Amino acid sequence: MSEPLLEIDGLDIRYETKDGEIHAVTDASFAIDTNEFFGLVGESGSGKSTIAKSIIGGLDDNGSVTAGEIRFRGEPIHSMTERELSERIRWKEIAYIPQASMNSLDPIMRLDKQAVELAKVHTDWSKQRAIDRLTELFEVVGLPGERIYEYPHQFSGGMQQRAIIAFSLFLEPSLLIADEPTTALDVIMQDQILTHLKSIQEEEDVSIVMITHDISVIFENCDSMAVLHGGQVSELGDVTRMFDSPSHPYSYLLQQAFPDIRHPKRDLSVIEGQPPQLQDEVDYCTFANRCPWSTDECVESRPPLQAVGDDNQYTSCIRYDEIEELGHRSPENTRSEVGGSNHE
Ligand SMILES: Nc1ncnc2c1ncn2[C@@H]1O[C@H](COP(=O)(O)OP(=O)(O)OP(=O)(O)O)[C@@H](O)[C@H]1O
Repeated sequence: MSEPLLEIDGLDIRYETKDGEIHAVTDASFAIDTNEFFGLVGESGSGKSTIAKSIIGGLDDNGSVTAGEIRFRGEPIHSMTERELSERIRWKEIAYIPQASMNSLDPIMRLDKQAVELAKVHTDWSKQRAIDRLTELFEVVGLPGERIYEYPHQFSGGMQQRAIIAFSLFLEPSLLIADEPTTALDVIMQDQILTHLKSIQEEEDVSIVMITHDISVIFENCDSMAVLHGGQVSELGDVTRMFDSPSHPYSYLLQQAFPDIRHPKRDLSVIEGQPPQLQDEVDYCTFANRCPWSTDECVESRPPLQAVGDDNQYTSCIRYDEIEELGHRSPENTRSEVGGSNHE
């Protein structure tokens, strides 16, 4: 098998705060292959943006990688200097579109001029080449090429988001990380952006990591996915496999909360409880408190991410081989059968 494009390996990330340390990410591992459409899903505060920022060396000043490695084409990049990252990796190899990126274009400069400036700083391209590249990218994201001669304020929100995606691809990166790229947009615009991301992956030969709290967006668009809960990877692998047979209670319950055309009469479940505070060492399963099937063993140590069979699916649930059976029983009955889950 060829080497993955990006590998996150046993990653721990902490934030220093005046009230102590926040263990935002604990022992996270996943890999992204060349030309893959990868989804990173989890609820608010699960650590998605923290991981994304760490990949491009953009953690907030109080955050740091305290263990593990981030490798790009096999080379560790988490320990690169700011200069190395900005000269070799950021935008040229890995482009990151943060949440709320709507204001990231210069409002008082025409887009063609912004492209020429970008090319001047980062490449030896001619002015014409920069203009041609932006025109080509506008067409890939579904904007008429001639609109590159306009100002950002002449664009609607959805068009601005597409222009931002076009700019992020300008320097021909191999990996694009899009953090909640459609959250601020209406449903029709969301759908158009997602369709364009798919064609970008094919036409620009780029891998995409899409970050979202909406698992249905991942099921509909991605090849592989990682589910995050409380800074831990709960489940990882092929999207179809995880849709058909989730092997972690969190992804099982998320999947149950997603309307499925195959089971139109199924009740949609709600995941109860709050995510953990993450102030102390995370040496337990962060889903145990909310899990209908957790046992005392789930809070005694941190569950390892382990392979499910020989397929491309990994879970951090120690009861993974019982999930399907447990899911068919009532959570309340199950809880008393296995010894309770009140690890408050
Ligand atoms: N600069 C910071 N200082 C302290 N804690 C932080 C900081 N940034 C994030 N956190 C905490 O780290 C954890 C992970 O946050 P993160 O923003 O990565 O989650 P997320 O899954 O991207 O959430 P959202 O979808 O709301 O953006 C949360 O507990 C959050 O409060």
